[in-house]
Amino acid sequence: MERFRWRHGCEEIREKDGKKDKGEYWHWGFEFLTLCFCFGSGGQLATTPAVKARLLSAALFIAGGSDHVVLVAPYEVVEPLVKYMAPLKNLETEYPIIDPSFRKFCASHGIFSVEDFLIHDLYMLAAFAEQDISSERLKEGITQVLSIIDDMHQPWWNGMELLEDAKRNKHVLPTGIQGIDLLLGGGIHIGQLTELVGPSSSGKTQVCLQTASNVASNHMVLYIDTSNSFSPERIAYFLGKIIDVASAQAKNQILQKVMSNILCHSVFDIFAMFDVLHQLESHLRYQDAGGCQMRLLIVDSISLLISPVLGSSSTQGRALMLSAGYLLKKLAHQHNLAVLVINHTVGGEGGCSKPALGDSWKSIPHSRLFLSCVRGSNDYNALILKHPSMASGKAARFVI
Ligand SMILES: Nc1ncnc2c1ncn2[C@@H]1O[C@H](COP(=O)(O)OP(=O)(O)OP(=O)(O)O)[C@@H](O)[C@H]1O
Repeated sequence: MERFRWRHGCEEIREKDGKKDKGEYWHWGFEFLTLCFCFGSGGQLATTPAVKARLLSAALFIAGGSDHVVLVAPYEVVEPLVKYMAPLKNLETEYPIIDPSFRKFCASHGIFSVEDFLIHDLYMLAAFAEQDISSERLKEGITQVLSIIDDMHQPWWNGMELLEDAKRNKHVLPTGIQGIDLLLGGGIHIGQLTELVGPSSSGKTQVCLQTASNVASNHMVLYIDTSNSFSPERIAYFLGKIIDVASAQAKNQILQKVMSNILCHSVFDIFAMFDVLHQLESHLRYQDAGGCQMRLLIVDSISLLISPVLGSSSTQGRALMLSAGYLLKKLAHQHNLAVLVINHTVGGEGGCSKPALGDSWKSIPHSRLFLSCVRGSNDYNALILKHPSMASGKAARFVI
């Protein structure tokens, strides 16, 4: 088998083996894949040169030392596969319980990788472990592998659990913009992804800034700024409109608190955004339950990051786009964040503008609001394009 192949996406694999279509891509991959690496989109797109060099040398090292192909692909696309297909041996450094004697026990039952675990009868395995003299350690090992598998999945929740979670955690966050809050029944939903879409100067960024200033009085906010549009002065201005205290000192204290609750990250490509989101994920996992909680994540704008990777043969760009959407929704749901993203518009049929990023992205946001500037006035219009509990077509005017 070929030692090392450079892959740019499904097309090349299909070209090589005409029988395999896109749907069979990963299935085929399971037969030989050893490891997958993050390389941006087919190695053409940005990740830092130092990271690329490290990954490439690691890939060559592994390819040279085995009879397997190493596939180089965007990490976000293949992350679950990396862990599922990991030979148990590879997990020992991180999880010492998966030691040689545990692996020997697994091997005696035909289990060599995490993937093997998934297809094995675990009750039988646990029963065999019970009979072993080191049964406690073996059972601990089984539990460890199961928890690795669990970490890779959204947990399965039944309807009752979802309802409880919604009642306890998934409230709305007021944007502080009266028209929008009334339209949305109080504000944007925690645990969901809300998209603001609209042409240039339709008020998207201003809505984000005002929402950030409103939410940051009580919660932490992360603002991912992709076009240098974050403006602390504007936040201070919006805050000034709602602070209802007389003394300048008290005003200043509120301003300081709000400003320090807003973290702004400038990112200019989708990989930098993935970095920030992964950092956020680990931060949220260990965030102090008693402290000021992160509740709002803004991406202004998501389309500026995704559009450049959606080329004409957009297999990988599309995969990155869907991974970004999946990650944002996962963060929203698991950590009770309201996620607010901006999308721009493109020309649609009959000269009407429509949301950019196409049909694949369309299903990602829970709610979509179309913003527009009302001609001849300082007012703006918000129209519901999509909402989980409201009819689309409802609209409201608002001022900034
Ligand atoms: N610093 C500011 N001070 C006063 N008004 C502003 C300021 N920034 C923007 N505006 C007003 O808000 C309007 C909407 O701007 P905004 O940046 O929210 O548009 P947008 O929909 O995000 O546009 P784009 O897609 O081009 O970024 C602008 O037309 C302008 O009138």
